[in-house]
Amino acid sequence: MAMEPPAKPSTSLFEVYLRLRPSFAADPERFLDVEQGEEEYPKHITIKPPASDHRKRAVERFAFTRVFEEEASQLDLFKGTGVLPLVEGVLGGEGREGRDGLLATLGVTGSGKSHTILGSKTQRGMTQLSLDLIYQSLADNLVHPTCLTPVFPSLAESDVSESQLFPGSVFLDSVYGDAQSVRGSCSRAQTPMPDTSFLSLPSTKHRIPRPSALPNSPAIDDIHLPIDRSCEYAIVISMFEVYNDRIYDLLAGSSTSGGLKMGAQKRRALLFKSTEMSPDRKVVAGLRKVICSSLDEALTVLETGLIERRVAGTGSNAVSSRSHGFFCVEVKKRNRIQKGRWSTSTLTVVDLAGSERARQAKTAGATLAEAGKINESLMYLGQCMQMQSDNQEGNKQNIVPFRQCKLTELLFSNSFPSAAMTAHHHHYHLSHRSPQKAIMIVTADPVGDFNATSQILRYSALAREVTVPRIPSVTSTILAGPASRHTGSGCNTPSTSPEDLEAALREVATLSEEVDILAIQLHEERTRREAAEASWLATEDRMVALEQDIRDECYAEMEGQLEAAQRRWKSAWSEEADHNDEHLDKKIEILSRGISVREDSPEPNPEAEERIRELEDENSMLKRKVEMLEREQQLKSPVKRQRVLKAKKWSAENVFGDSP
Ligand SMILES: Nc1ncnc2c1ncn2[C@@H]1O[C@H](COP(=O)(O)OP(=O)(O)OP(=O)(O)O)[C@@H](O)[C@H]1O
Repeated sequence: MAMEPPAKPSTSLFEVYLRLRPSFAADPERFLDVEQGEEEYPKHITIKPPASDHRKRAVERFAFTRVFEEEASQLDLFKGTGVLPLVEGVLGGEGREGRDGLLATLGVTGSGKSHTILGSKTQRGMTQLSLDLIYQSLADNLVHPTCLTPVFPSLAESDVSESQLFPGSVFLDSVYGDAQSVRGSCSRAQTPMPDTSFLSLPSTKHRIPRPSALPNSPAIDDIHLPIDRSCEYAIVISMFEVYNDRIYDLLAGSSTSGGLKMGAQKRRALLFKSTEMSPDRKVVAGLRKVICSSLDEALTVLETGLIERRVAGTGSNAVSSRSHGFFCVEVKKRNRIQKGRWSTSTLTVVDLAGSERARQAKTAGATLAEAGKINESLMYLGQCMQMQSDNQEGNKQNIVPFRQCKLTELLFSNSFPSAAMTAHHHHYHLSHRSPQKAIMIVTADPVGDFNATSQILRYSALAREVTVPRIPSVTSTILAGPASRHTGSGCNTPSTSPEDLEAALREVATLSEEVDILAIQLHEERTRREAAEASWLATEDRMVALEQDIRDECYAEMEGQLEAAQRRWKSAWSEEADHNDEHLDKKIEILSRGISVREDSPEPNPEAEERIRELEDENSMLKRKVEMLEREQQLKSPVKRQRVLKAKKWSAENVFGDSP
């Protein structure tokens, strides 16, 4: 089929397309008009503030790669937005390396992002159509599910992102249980026995999405892309979301494990980093990836991730699209005969969070932090895109500041040429990867929220012009004055020449234009300030949470240390007590041993006995002396004698220990 090549801007991060959403309101006030130029399809739009807004009068004009009006179908978008060359690049034609591709949608909530990228109940979106196109084009060159077992180890080895790889049938059996497993038209792959822990995947109670119940319109049977016939291909799918600037796997099945119902905090955030196998490029490390052998399998995996995203969103705040969703299709190919190493190129489809949530969510805590994060990441995205349009307008080539947040890093870190080093069996060699090709579809509701829509258009458009419409009531009427005088009306101001008046009016018109432009700039600055404030509040919230975490951690650590010290002290104390007991025991033992020795063997001591006898003799001699003296005393004075007798008796008792 003949492909219509879309117009390409010179150097850009994105080709930017605009899609307008049909309105079903009875009498809507429209603020956006499409300019019908000479070209094959429209590229310019103008927006006018609603009549009720008296502050702003300027008309803004925006340029896009192409504008799709309300009646454009999903197929028109698919064929007209450059998705086909994007997918063709990813598949890599005869003898060519594949090239990474990125397709993203951006717009105010309700403007039709999800409708465009993921479709509706009756219509397929760009994602399903791209998948269909990939499987249809690869057909027999795709590794058949029955041949997956021998191929599995080499596929796992080709992955540089520390991921866990699962064959599709194994993944779906684990998530939905054996009985429900999707088979569709494909025969069941023999379950390979790779060295992975897929058996540990949590099993869920969700009903498996039936590919047969999903829409299959529009059909694209007539489109086939060229592929490298000498190669065999395998498709590996992964999905993740960026929520509050953190990356979460959407195929990890955590929504059913109970954690998500209480909020998204329980999920494990993944890192965007360079790995051992990918030292030069950052990748989302540790994702679950699924080898999908058929379109049905791929669609079922996609639905599984979308359910997870919905459940996570609902769990945290009862609304969808609070995260930026990433759907990655890795196309792996290698020579059919020589086999060798698989090369990989990736198609990434991104459904960005709705932008005006941040303005509406004027609540506190988690919601505010979340709104601040959405706002902040979209603001950084806006800065990157603004830089692209400045660069394109011939200004100095500025460096795009994409490292400011996860979203822009994920979107743009592959957008610039690099002489990349790739690892192969620990030998590194230079490979010149082409920068990714990227398409942004901006969706807008021409009768929706003027402020939110104009803000998105301002930073996403490839070019922008501001004009101020002449005000007929003042400018043209007066300017028409001198002309009408020439035609003979005869009316003139006597003191002012017509040239002066004309110059003055022109001056007034220029000044009023400048005022209008300044008003717009002021409005933009105000919006930026609001975004910065929201992000500041969100950061403050995070700091408080972080501080609390650190306090808790310190407290827990201190308690632990205290307990450990107490335990150490107690054990030292009881050791000391044991030691003392032991020492005492030993002393007592020695003592009692001494006593028993004394008791057992009383040795006769003749010297001591002799001395005792001498002392006893001396004692009785002294007693006699005392009695004699007493008698003498009694004869001298009876009173005195009495007193002396008493005193003698007392001292004799004390000296000899017994009474006379
Ligand atoms: N081009 C279209 N044709 C018909 N219906 C559309 C179109 N675009 C959007 N709609 C309808 O408008 C509604 C909102 O669209 P959608 O859910 O795609 O918005 P969104 O931008 O993804 O919003 P959110 O950010 O909340 O996810 C849906 O009911 C969708 O079917």
